[in-house]
Amino acid sequence: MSDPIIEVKNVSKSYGGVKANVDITMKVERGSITGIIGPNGCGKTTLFNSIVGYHPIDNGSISFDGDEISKLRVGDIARLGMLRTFQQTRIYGKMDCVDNMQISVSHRPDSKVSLFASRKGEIRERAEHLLEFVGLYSKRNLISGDLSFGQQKLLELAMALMNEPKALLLDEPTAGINPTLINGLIDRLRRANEELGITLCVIEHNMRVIMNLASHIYCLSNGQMLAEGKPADLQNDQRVIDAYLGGH
Ligand SMILES: Nc1ncnc2c1ncn2[C@@H]1O[C@H](COP(=O)(O)OP(=O)(O)OP(=O)(O)O)[C@@H](O)[C@H]1O
Repeated sequence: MSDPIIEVKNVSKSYGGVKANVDITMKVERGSITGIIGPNGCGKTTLFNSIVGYHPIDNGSISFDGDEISKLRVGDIARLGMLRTFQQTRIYGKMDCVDNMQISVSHRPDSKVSLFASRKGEIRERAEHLLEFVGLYSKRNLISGDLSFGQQKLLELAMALMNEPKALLLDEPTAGINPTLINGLIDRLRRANEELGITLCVIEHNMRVIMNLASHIYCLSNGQMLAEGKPADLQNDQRVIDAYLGGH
């Protein structure tokens, strides 16, 4: 039975004359890993930005966990339990990993972390536990700017997990990471989904990654929804193949 945690209905967004998203409708099932693919400039990041409240949309509605959120701002949506990561990591390069983790704690009312916010030891303990979860425990006291790009992406994932999101939107999590670390990252994303119960929505250019990771995939092209379905369906969809060939 369908139980969407994110529902996007007829959303459009233009930047001046550029129609970045046109009448987009999609949903992300609770507990799923859902993929978004499409050629460069087709509107994937714009869609993420609309969902997390980074900018107002022109038309349509977006709901998260039953609440209409299309008029809320980033902070309000984060407090409801939806977070995103970026193509370029946003860590504090001059601070060590544990400190990055500790300052990323938000104040969601129902968060176990914020409940104990006054107890620094518990936050530190959780930070170290999550650094272990992403495989960075041995690097916990290193300055984060000295980590490799792939390790910084793992740190960013761990920072997002500090806030116990219900849903996490990841913008090209494997871009710029070497193949060995990509496998580690995929494994961590799967575990975050299965063990921590976090719904994931992933923009990804690496077809091998997204076809393995996602149970359902949406494909955008020229700002419009071109196709959706199971990975195997999309892999054989001539419209998707043509969009990629035409887009590169
Ligand atoms: N802030 C902005 N101002 C003006 N135009 C923008 C802005 N952001 C995106 N665009 C335009 O909107 C369209 C969609 O861009 P978007 O970044 O959403 O695509 P994308 O699918 O995420 O691309 P990529 O795969 O390269 O990251 C593009 O034509 C882009 O140039």
